[in-house]
Amino acid sequence: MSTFTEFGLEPKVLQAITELGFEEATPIQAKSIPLALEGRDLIGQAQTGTGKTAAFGLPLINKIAREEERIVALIMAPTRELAIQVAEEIGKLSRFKGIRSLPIYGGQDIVRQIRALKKKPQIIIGTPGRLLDHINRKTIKLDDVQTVILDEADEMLDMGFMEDIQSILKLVPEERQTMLFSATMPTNIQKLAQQFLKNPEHISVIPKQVSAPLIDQAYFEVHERQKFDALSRLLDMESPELAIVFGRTKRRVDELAEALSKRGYSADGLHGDLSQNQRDAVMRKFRDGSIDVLVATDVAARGLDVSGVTHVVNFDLPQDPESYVHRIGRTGRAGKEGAAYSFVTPREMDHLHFIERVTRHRITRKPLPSIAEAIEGKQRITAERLIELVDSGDLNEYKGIAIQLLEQYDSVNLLSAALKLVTGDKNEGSNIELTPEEPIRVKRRKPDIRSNGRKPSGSYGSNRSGSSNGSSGGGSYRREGSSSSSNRSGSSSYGSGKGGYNNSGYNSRGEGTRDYRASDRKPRTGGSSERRPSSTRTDN
Ligand SMILES: Nc1ncnc2c1ncn2[C@@H]1O[C@H](COP(=O)(O)OP(=O)(O)OP(=O)(O)O)[C@@H](O)[C@H]1O
Ligand SMILES: [Mg+2]
Repeated sequence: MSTFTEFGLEPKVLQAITELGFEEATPIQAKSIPLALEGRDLIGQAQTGTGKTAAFGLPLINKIAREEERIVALIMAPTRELAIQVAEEIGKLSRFKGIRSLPIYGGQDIVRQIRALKKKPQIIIGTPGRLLDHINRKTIKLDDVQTVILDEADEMLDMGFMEDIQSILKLVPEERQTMLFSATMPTNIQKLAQQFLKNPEHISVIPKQVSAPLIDQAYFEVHERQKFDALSRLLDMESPELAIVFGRTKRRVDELAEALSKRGYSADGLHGDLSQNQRDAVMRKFRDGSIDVLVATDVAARGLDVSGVTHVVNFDLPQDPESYVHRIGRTGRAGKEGAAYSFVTPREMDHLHFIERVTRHRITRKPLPSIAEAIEGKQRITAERLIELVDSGDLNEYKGIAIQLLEQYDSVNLLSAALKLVTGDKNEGSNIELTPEEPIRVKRRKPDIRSNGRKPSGSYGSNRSGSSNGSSGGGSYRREGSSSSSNRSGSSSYGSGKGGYNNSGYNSRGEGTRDYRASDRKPRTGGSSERRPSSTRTDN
């Protein structure tokens, strides 16, 4: 276990770390920070939610001089929401040092961005498309950049950003430090690494045991037409604090968000066809808890860190195992537990097994909750809320009417009626029909989970770390009761926390992986898919 004081970071950087309540460095931080401070190029792989952002953010902030007036660092991320979030985290980490950072992403008024650029930010965090736009307008100049970081590097390649990234990196001086980070490092990342990294150190923090992250993974075998009721029952039974439900297409997300709202859940949808204002509004509502369920395409699969997400539901299975890992990684972050449930139609069982093989983790089958269990769950949760309210004692305004009612009616009847009212009536059978999605048919890649013939336990590349630090998933790295924004409640009673995956297999994406991605680009059933070839991309 390393404390942050061991790294020789400046006092102002340490102050920010303390303020955030980080007590110990996570394994990826412990390994990356010293090397990054030495100026080495890095390829960093560690599980979702284990602090990769600070792993690259802290050494970066440490090395930038406060009085610097040029853009000296560039961070690229695949989605707008992630660019915003990384900018916020960098902002928090550099608060006392006073470094200026700016997110630059598509969908936001470019004039406003140009104005913000005049304030001379030292770090730009951007999505590739909009960055290129600024470069072409000469509103962003990369001549002085000394550090480049690609967050979710593999996803950017998958989304077809290779050319954009190449064009951008060609404009950055060769004398620079370059770092790639992701929880998954398929082989195609090597092409990028060979081209743009100099003698990189590969850091891979992958636990030996499959039990690392505290995500309870399960699946439910359901027919397509049963999925919506199944989701309602799960939400009723488990009453997530916050949940993310992934759908395959934008249409699916729209329909599902609407259907959930109709049934009385507090839900909203996120996908790439919404305006940036809509996207921002949805994320804000989700982060502050004014909606409980975020329904999203894979645009929300990578990197998003929202505290209080106790559940992830794959309403539709993802196309590939990497996506599965990232989607479920929206929960079980920073030492907390989480539950990840997947709906699998009978024709998709093969695909599920494929995901299991590549992720090297068995996903437990669970029976669907019955209506009776769902109702019971709902009632139990209502009763718990009622008791909390009684304990809080803040009920004086209601006592007069309560006394009056009790004089006229039987107390059991009265309380039952109140419970019924509060529980709400989200009856199944109300007319909800979703356009069916076709089952995923995978064009197989080899279920080879080894890394280019390297030994299965090995991690990517030269593997400096090996698995020595397998302790990652267990502990909480953050001080309880700290001033940080995390940990909304922790009251849920889901999952035993035994879940986990060993993502060492992701190093091994065989050739031809793109094949079924390609089918994703041409939606079969009219629902438009999120991922597109770069020529038609609007999402950046
Ligand atoms: N040393 C630490 N102690 C406690 N909490 C930490 C520490 N480092 C980071 N965190 C917190 O852990 C959460 C997850 O961090 P982060 O988003 O960087 O994970 P990640 O590894 O990038 O995950 P993903 O692969 O999903 O992008 C954040 O809320 C972050 O503030
Ligand atoms: Mg991240």
